[in-house]
Amino acid sequence: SGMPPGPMVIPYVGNSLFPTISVVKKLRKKYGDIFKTELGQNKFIFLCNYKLIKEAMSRTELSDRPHLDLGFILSEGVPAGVIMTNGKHWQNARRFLLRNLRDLGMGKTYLEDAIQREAQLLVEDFKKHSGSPTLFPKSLNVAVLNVVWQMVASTRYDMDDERVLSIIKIIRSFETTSVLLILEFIPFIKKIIPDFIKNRLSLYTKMANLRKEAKTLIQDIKTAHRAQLDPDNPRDVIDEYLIAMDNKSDIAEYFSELDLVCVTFDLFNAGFDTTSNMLRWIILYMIKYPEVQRRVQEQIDAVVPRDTLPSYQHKPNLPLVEAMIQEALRFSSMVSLGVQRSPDRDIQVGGYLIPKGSFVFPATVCCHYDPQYWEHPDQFRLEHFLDDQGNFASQKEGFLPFGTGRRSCLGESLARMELFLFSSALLQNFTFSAPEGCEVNLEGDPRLPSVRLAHDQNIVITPRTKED
Ligand code: HEM
Repeated sequence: SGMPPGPMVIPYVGNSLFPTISVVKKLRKKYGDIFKTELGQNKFIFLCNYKLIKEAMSRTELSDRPHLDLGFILSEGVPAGVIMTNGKHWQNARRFLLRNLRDLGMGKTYLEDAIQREAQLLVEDFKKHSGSPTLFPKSLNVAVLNVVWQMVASTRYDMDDERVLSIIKIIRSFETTSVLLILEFIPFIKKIIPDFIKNRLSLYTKMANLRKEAKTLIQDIKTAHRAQLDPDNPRDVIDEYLIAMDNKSDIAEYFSELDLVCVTFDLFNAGFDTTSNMLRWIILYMIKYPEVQRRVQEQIDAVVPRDTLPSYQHKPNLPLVEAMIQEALRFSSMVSLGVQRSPDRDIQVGGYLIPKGSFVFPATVCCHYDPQYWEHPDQFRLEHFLDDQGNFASQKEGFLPFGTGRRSCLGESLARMELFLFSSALLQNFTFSAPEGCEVNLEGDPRLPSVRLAHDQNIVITPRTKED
């Protein structure tokens, strides 16, 4: 009683599968900005309005993530890492990472050189794919991976290094976990399905193999770091972690070799696919809206000499690039249903009871398309982020692509640096279009229904000449 409204519940089973974006949108129409569904005995609470999300997510009682065994797949159920841990364990990991990523240049100009080096190589590689229809070059992944990986492990890969493919495969295949969610949420189904069917589904075997692969990969890197560790000259996040652990500093209360594997994997997971996906969305939107592409390119040409890559020094004069990135973040609403939180006690939100342990979804996609905040929510318009004088207007109500509150995205400033430097370098050097007679596909990839990932598809990359 007192809980938000929602569809009727069948005891022990609930009333829904794991929510998809379209289901959430439909239920919002029926039940309003806050509603509840159930899966097994788990309560899912959806917040679909900017003010509700802002208010709820900034409350300390809502700082936890819900407990999910699948969230600790690498540590076999033991809480570890930063994304899914709670309490002191999470606080220490977050403080440690923020401090060290900032020291390593996150959000600062001296990281710019490293990102620009990757941008230069990205441009060179895109040239090789130009002319005829091509899938998104894999250098787009490699460039983004290299930025995070250099900070975490002082490693970078060549744009065509085949080993990167296996890293990408590992990260992507964790996405299959969504199939396992149903078994996790309704445990009695897990018990009654005979082993031979589970094996037939090969899900558990697949997960176990992937876990082994990911662990071996990161453990090898960790062992190499341990062997070369110079406590007076830490090179990266892994070195700093080992030093804090050896010195038994306060922040290292929960540090362990297993936790380091999970922290490293979390940074990979959160920091790589997100940013490379946003770059794919940006390319697709430029294809779909060629007049926007042209406007952005004209501004880049007016501000940046053609033989120089755009840098942060040019940023104040490139409001259209900034507005385009913001609008792509809004329009794609990539993390559409947010990353779930869970109250550590019963709380009231929007006049309703949210019971301890429930799964709270900040459905930011609803704010991003709310006509209360956006003049033309269904159109891709740079004006959503420009003021009347054409200046970039960054602070916007109704806009939460990186979440909000104590658990908001830890890598936002890194992601923003990458999006600016990579997308402006690409648009300075190339025009993107669809293969003749084709339209770009702007639907999200249906394999992951609660986030919106761009479909891989053929695009045409045309190098720009001085006259373009
Ligand atoms: C376009 C790129 C990105 C987007 C849209 C994005 C979005 C998000 C969102 C929505 C959350 C959940 C926030 C919440 O619960 O309120 C999150 C969490 C997180 N992000 Fe990002 N992110 C991006 C890039 C990155 C990068 C580059 C890194 C790392 C270097 C990163 C690291 C993290 C971590 C560690 C968390 C968990 C924070 C915590 O639980 O305390 N993200 N991100």
